[in-house]
Amino acid sequence: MANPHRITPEQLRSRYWFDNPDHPGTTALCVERYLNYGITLDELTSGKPIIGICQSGSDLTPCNRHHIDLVKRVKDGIRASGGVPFEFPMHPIHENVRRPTAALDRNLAYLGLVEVLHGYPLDGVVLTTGCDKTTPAALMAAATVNIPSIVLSGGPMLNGWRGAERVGSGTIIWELRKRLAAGDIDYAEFLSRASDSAPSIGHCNTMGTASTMNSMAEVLGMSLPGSAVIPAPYKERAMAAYDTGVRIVDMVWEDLRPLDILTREAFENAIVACSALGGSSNAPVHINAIARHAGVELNNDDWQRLGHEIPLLANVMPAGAFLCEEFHRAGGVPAILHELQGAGKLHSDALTVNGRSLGNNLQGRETQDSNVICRYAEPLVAHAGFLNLKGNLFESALMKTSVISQNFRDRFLNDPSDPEAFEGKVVVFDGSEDYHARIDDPALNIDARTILVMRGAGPVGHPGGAEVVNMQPPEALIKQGIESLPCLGDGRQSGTSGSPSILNASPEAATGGGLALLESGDRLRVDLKRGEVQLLIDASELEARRERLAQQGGYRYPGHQTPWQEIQRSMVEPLDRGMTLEPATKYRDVARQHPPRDNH
Ligand SMILES: CC(C)(O)[C@@H](O)C(=O)O
Repeated sequence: MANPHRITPEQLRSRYWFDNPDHPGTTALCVERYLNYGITLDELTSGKPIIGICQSGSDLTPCNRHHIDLVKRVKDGIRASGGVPFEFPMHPIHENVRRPTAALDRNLAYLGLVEVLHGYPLDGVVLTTGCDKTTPAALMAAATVNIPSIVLSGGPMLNGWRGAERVGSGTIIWELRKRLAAGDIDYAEFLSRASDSAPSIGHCNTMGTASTMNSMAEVLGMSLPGSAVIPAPYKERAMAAYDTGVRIVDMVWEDLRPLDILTREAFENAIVACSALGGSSNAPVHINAIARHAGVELNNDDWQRLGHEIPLLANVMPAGAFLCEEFHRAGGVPAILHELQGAGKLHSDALTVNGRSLGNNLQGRETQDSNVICRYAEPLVAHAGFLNLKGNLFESALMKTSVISQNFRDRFLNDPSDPEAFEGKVVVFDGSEDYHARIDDPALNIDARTILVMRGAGPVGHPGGAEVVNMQPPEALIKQGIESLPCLGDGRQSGTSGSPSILNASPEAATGGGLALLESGDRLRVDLKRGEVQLLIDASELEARRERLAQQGGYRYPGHQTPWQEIQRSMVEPLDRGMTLEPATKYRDVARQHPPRDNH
C-alpha cells in the first residue's frame, strides 16, 4: 500500500547538498554554481523538492527526440506542484541505428544513470523513455538507487499508411526485404515504402520492443495509468507530461519509491500482460533484468508458467492487424489489464505511482473496440505467451507463440496426444556477417526443411546480443514462394518481427553453450509439446565435440572494438538472466543504504 507517512522539507535528500551548515564549504561550492545561470538561492533552499528529468531524447535518438519539447510540460507540472526541475542527459540508446547493437548500451546507460541519481541533489526523478532499451535502463537504475521515480514514455508514432493499408514500423521492413529479394520491388521503392511506416515523431507504432516496454512500465505501476501508448503527437501526450511532473513532486512528499512498487506481484502482472499484448521477445530479457535489480528472482520458467496460458488480446502488429493509434483509442494498456483482471489473472493490489492500486486504476477502463482489444473470452489466439524451450544444446530459449501460424500450431503445439514434432537439418551461421555473406550460397543446400541457426550473437559473442535471429531464406527459395524457415539462435530478434524463432538461447556459444557444438548438416528435433529442442546425435559424439572445441580454445568470436565492449563482456550475464552486469545486481536502495560521501 502507499506509504501514509509524509516527509518534511528538512528530510529532503537535496538538503544535504543545498542547506548543510555543518559543511559550509561543500554547500557553498554546490549552491553558487547553480546560481550561475539564474537559479535563485530561494529555489534551492526554501524546502522545494529538486526533481531530476532524465532526458533520453537527442538528435541521435529520433524515437525519443520529442522529449526535448515534451519536458517543457513536465517542468510546468513540477513547478505547479511546488518542485524545482533539473534536466540532464541520458546516454543515447537507439536500436535502429546503433552498431554493433543498442543493447550493448542498456547497461552503460544504466550505470551512468545510477551515478547521476546517487551523486546529485535529486529528491525524485522523471524518467523519459521511448526506444526499446531506454525504458529498462531507466527502470533498472530507479530500482538500484530507489529515489521516488516515475516513467514518462514518449509514445508511438501515428499509424503508417500506404493508401488504405496500415504500414507498421519494423514489421513492414521484414516483409519488404522478401519483396526486394524476390525482385518484386527495387531498392528505391523498398526505402520509400519502408519510410511510410514512420509518419511522425514517436517510436515504433507496432507492438515492438518500444511499445511493449513502455506498456510494461505502466503495468509495473511505474507510469501514470493510460499513458504508455498515447501517440507521440496527440495533445494527451503533452497533458500526460504535465500530470507526470505534478505527480512526481507528490511522490517525493509521500516518500513513494520504486522498490515499494516493483514487487514480485508487479513482475508477475508484467508477464501476464506481455502475453496478452503479444509483446516483444525482448521483454523477458529486460523484465528479468529490472526484477534482478529490484531483488526479485524472475526467470524464463516463470514466463512460461504464468504467461503461456494467457490469450492474445491486443490485435496489434506483429501478432495482429492494427497499430498503436487504434490500440490507444481502444483503451490501451488499462483495457488489456481490465480484461485480465476480470479473468482473475492480475494481482490487483499492486501499487502504482499514483498511490492507488493497479486494480483501482482500472475502474471503467473496459475495451472501447473489441476488434482491437479483444474480450478475454473471445481472444485472437488462446495460449499465446512464451514457451521456454530446453534441450541438449541450451538451458533456456524462448519462442513467442502469439506469432505462430494456426497451421503450425495445430500440427506441432495444440494436441499433446499427438507426438508429432518438427525435425530438420541445420545450416549454421557464425554472426550476422557470416549469414549475409553465405545465405545465398547454393552449396549450403538450404531447402524448405532447413533450420537456420545463428550463433555468436549473444551478449558476449556479438557483443550486446544483436537482433539477428529472424533470418530470411535464400533469394532462390523466396522466388519459389518459401518465405520463411525455422530459425534458432543465441541472439535476439526485433520485437516487430512476426517470426516464431527460437531465440535468446542461453548459455550462448561464446560462453560455452551447446550451440557452439552444432555443425551444418546436423539434425534437430523441435518438440514444442514437450518444450524440447534436441540435437539428434549420441551423447558420446556431443562430448567428443565438446572436448575438441575445448582443445581448440573454445568458440571464437570477433574481438573487442571499444573499452566498454571488453568491460561488459567480462561481467555480463546470459540473456535468460536479463543480460545484467553481475556485480551491479547486489546494489539496491543505494540512495538510503549508501548516502554519497562528501566531495570536498
Ligand atoms: C524495430 C526494432 C529496431 O527492431 C526494435 O525497436 C524492436 O522492436 O525490437
